[in-house]
Amino acid sequence: MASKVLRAVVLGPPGSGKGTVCERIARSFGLQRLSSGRFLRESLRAGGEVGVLAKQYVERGLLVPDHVITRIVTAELEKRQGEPWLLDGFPRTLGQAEALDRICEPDLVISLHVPFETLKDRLSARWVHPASGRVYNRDFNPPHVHGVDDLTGEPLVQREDDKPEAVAARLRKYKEAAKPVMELYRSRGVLHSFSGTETNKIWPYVYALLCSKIPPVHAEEED
Ligand SMILES: Nc1nc2c(ncn2[C@@H]2O[C@H](COP(=O)(O)OP(=O)(O)O)[C@@H](O)[C@H]2O)c(=O)[nH]1
Ligand SMILES: Nc1ncnc2c1ncn2[C@@H]1O[C@H](COP(=O)(O)OP(=O)(O)O)[C@@H](O)[C@H]1O
Repeated sequence: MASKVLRAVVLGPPGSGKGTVCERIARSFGLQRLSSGRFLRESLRAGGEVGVLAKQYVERGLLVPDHVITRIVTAELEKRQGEPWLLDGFPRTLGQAEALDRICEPDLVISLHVPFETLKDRLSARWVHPASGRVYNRDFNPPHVHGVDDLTGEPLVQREDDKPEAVAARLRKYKEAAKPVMELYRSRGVLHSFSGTETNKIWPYVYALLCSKIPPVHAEEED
């Protein structure tokens, strides 16, 4: 079993369960989850130069330009040199993958494949707690009390880019941009693809793959 520090990437269209799978990996294997969407939303809230640049894209469900998102994510990765991590939502374009390589080539890439109709349904049922990034789903993992975060009791919101107008555009853009990224990682032999309509069915395979790379800190979780 490898004893080196693991740097892993999780790829997949919006709604494919990257966040859900990353949370489970983080819990089971003690890896820190770094989410590009989360970093971006924090920059938006902070309202600095980068946040202002990015806002118009996020609100329309479009990919933020490479130089903007790369600046945000690489700054976070540079703070964590020598540490293991799990990157959620980055890279999404070949330019971003090349920028990541300049910092660190990922050891393992997990790619999630979920049918388009399933993605559309899931995104429109997703509600989030903005302050923590906790994600709920009306059907899959509803909060204990409707519309309210389980831990803080604060209200949940629907992200602007999960509203139906933004969803189809996001899914189209994702597909176009992701193809060369997957080809790059496939050619390096680090890409592992998982297909299905349910995260609970995909998860045991992802768990087994991770176990072949690093020891779990917690026994397998069913949900
Ligand atoms: N119905 C259903 N919803 C799921 C499943 N897996 C994740 N979700 C929900 O689908 C939405 C998108 O998942 P998320 O992990 O945020 O995906 P991401 O956009 O790829 O990070 C969230 O509301 C999740 O709670 C599943 O297997 N079935
Ligand atoms: N790597 C990235 N490149 C470009 N834009 C990004 C990237 N990561 C996040 N974004 C922007 O942030 C939004 C939210 O991303 P994220 O939280 O990862 O959610 P999702 O997986 O549902 O798209 C995206 O729709 C996009 O506008």
